[in-house]
Amino acid sequence: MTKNKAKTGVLLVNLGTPDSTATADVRKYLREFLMDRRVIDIPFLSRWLLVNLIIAPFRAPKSAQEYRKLWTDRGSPLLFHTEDLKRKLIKTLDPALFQVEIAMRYQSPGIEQGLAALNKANVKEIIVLPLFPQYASATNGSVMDKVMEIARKWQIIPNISFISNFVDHPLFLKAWEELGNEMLAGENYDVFLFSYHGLPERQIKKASVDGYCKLNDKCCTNYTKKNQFCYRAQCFLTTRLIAQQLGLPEEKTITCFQSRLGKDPWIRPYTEDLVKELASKGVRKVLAFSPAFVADCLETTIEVGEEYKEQFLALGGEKWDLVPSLNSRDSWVACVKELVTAKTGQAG
Ligand SMILES: C=CC1=C(C)c2cc3[nH]c(cc4nc(cc5[nH]c(cc1n2)c(C)c5CCC(=O)O)C(CCC(=O)O)=C4C)c(C)c3C=C
Ligand SMILES: [Fe+2]
Ligand SMILES: [Fe+2]
Repeated sequence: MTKNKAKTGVLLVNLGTPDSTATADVRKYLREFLMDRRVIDIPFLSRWLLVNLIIAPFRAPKSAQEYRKLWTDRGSPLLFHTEDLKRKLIKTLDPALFQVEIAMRYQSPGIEQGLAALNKANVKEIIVLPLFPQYASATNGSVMDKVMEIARKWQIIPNISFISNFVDHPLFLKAWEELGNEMLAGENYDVFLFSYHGLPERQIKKASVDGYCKLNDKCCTNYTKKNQFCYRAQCFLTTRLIAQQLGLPEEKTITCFQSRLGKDPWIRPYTEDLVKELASKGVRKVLAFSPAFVADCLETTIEVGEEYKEQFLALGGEKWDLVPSLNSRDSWVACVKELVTAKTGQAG
């Protein structure tokens, strides 16, 4: 066997971001994203009408303005942090054994492109790591679906394996511990708010084994074999594990969900409600964590770091700090390396 044939292909996939902050590019991105049947899980015609006639035209100009606040000289943070992660990961792996590519589920670089590069290199297997710590059909499930849709057209399909989620991986928790401790040094906070991306309640119910999930605190705050793929349960688990790792008092730690889209009920409690509730209860200093995201993006930097902060301060709060994402810090690179090498059995 040649060295090339023995290589393992690694595909790191994040959500995606517009090509630029032009309204037309944001509209194109929103259309592709929201036309995914795992994201807006309603019949095709209803989804098409909703996305193309309502959400994309009305939301694109507003979202484009938000993206302009987020954009940097290097473009979208979500994309350049993923590129940095790839570059640093490659440095830790044996180039004779691994080829690493990145892809975005929506827009560019696409999953087709990443898989084509691995296919061309004739890799013996492909390990796909969706960069979402908690499993949801709308994110990790969608990445898996797309990879299989592409690979099923190939003549030779190598072994393909997926990392479904990694909320309880010791190195993921260690990376958050390191990051959290940097923020906590010399600071005092009244509340530690863990804000996760929301999901429609309908999608949680659809993923509930034997109708187990009742969307209350009793079921989702217990992590069992039955609800091991419940996004809401995985979010509560993430909060518990990071809080334990950092020694945060349980009574000061809150889990909540942001970024609701549309009128359907999404998983609760909503972050926007908590911002008001905390201010009205006299809470003054909040440290916000966003551990559903591994790279800074619109949902963290702008929504949590700016919009909720402004609201909290306007309601009498004194301090609102956001813990940045893992981005490409060394402890996170070490976690990704471990996730990948454990799957293949190849030593790094
Ligand atoms: C943490 C993982 C994510 C889940 C779960 C998720 C579900 C989900 N999202 C939408 C709608 C939108 N999300 C948007 C941005 C966005 N979402 C995630 C991650 C998850 N989404 C990220 C990382 C980002 C930021 C991307 C970036 O470029 O920085 C947006 C676009 C932004 C906006 O217009 O506000 C929308 C819309 C739905 C409907 C959904 C589940 C059903
Ligand atoms: Fe989203
Ligand atoms: Fe539940």
